[in-house]
Amino acid sequence: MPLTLALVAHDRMKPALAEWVARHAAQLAPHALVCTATTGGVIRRHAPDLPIRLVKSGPLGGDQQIGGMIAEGEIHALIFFPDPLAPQAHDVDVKALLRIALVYDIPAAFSPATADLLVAGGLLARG
Ligand SMILES: O=C(CO)COP(=O)(O)O
Repeated sequence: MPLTLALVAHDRMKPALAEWVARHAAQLAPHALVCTATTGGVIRRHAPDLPIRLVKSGPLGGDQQIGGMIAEGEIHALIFFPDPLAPQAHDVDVKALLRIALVYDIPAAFSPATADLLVAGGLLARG
């Protein structure tokens, strides 16, 4: 059964997420993707064939929207590359998104290395 994955990255990590998506595009193709607005725009430029649903930009409530979808059982995995070296105006929303992913124990990766391990572990093989 196809999964719904949330893909989110802070600005300086967007190239790393776009590169990760491009590298796994074939395996991502059967699944539904949800992105915060700016992240989704960057990913669309790198992988135009992947259908991506956009929510609001993170600082404008997008992280909360994705958190709400996790709480509703609508998101099966979270790939989120936060910037570990830059303060975020919406830091409370970022923490809330991390927390809710833990509360619902969905597969979640917060770095390219861990996201690769999720794929190697078969996360996307279910499509
Ligand atoms: O801020 C974000 C995650 O905290 C992501 O939002 P954007 O994809 O709109 O940059």
